[in-house]
Amino acid sequence: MKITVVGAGAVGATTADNIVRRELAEEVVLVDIKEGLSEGKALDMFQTATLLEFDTKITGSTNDYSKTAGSDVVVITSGIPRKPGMTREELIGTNAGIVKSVVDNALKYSPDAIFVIVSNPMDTMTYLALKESGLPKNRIIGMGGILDSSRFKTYLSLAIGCQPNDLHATVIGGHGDTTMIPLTRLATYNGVPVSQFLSADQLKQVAADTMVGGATLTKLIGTSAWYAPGASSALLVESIVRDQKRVFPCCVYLDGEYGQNDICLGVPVVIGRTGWERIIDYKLNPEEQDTFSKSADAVRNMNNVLATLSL
Ligand SMILES: NC(=O)c1ccc[n+]([C@@H]2O[C@H](COP(=O)([O-])OP(=O)(O)OC[C@H]3O[C@@H](n4cnc5c(N)ncnc54)[C@H](O)[C@@H]3O)[C@@H](O)[C@H]2O)c1
Ligand SMILES: O=C(O)C[C@H](O)C(=O)O
Repeated sequence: MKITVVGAGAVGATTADNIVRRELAEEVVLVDIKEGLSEGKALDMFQTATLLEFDTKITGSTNDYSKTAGSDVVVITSGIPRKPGMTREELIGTNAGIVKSVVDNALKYSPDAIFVIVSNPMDTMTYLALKESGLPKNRIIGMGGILDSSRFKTYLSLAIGCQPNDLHATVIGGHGDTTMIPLTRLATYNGVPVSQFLSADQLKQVAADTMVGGATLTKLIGTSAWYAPGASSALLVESIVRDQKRVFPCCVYLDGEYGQNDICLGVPVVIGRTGWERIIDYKLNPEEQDTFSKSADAVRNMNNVLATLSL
């Protein structure tokens, strides 16, 4: 198995680090446009092989995609992160061009790869990657919902006073401060609805904190987060390369599912060796379905911006 991670910045390097530690591939290639950055980070990581006892080989490449040839999975994290006070959507003008060129370059050398899109605004970048690559829809997966769900479980665990790992909770919809949808009704603590442990007001607060989870970290750190984003991306890659068939909320192309067409948006999907294999129908209630439609409207507006950019 060979995995390429494009973008050797905070998220890309952390994703690669998690991938090699878990030995998800024989070979990982880290790519960046900044001369020496990916080579340096790859070498630093490779020097942890004997310390952490992993076998995966990791190398870096400054924009030479021939080194990525034959990758089974390509993770795209290249692009600028937001600064405090910004939305993810404001990154579109810079990141759309970057994502487009990275998809073109990576596809040339890895025509059979599954593409994982992380760069923001992620839902629109996933849509762009799908349209630009012309690949079957199952091979383009946007990562956002896994991260948002991990934040949802973190805030729930803090409010309940329990282990996050005893919780099941999912965030669907867009990966934006106002477009994500923490599904409070379906969240459980070891199978018991969380509403038995938290009041309606507490649940509202948990949902609100989850939605601005990324913004909260950006304000604290001065740039956006990378530990949980990198771990989330690696978890998604793991389910692909190990054909685990795990169910994760991911941004995928909707063709009538959840009442939406011609859009990439977060829904629960089965992830395996061929990419996303099946969409799970959570049977949203009318209120949730209405929120999902509003989320789709906002993401569609961003997708429409793509046509106004000279890419
Ligand atoms: N989907 C998510 O859940 C999620 C989570 C965290 C961050 N992000 C997004 O991921 C992106 C990266 O964040 P970061 O914190 O790692 O930023 P960063 O600035 O640390 O790293 C980005 C890297 O991309 C590189 N790059 C720029 N253009 C490139 C190109 N054409 N080819 C190859 N590399 C290129 C830069 O040189 C830089 O090293 C941002 O857009 C951020 O918003 C998404
Ligand atoms: O918040 C951001 O801009 C980065 C990322 O999308 C996140 O949720 O951490």
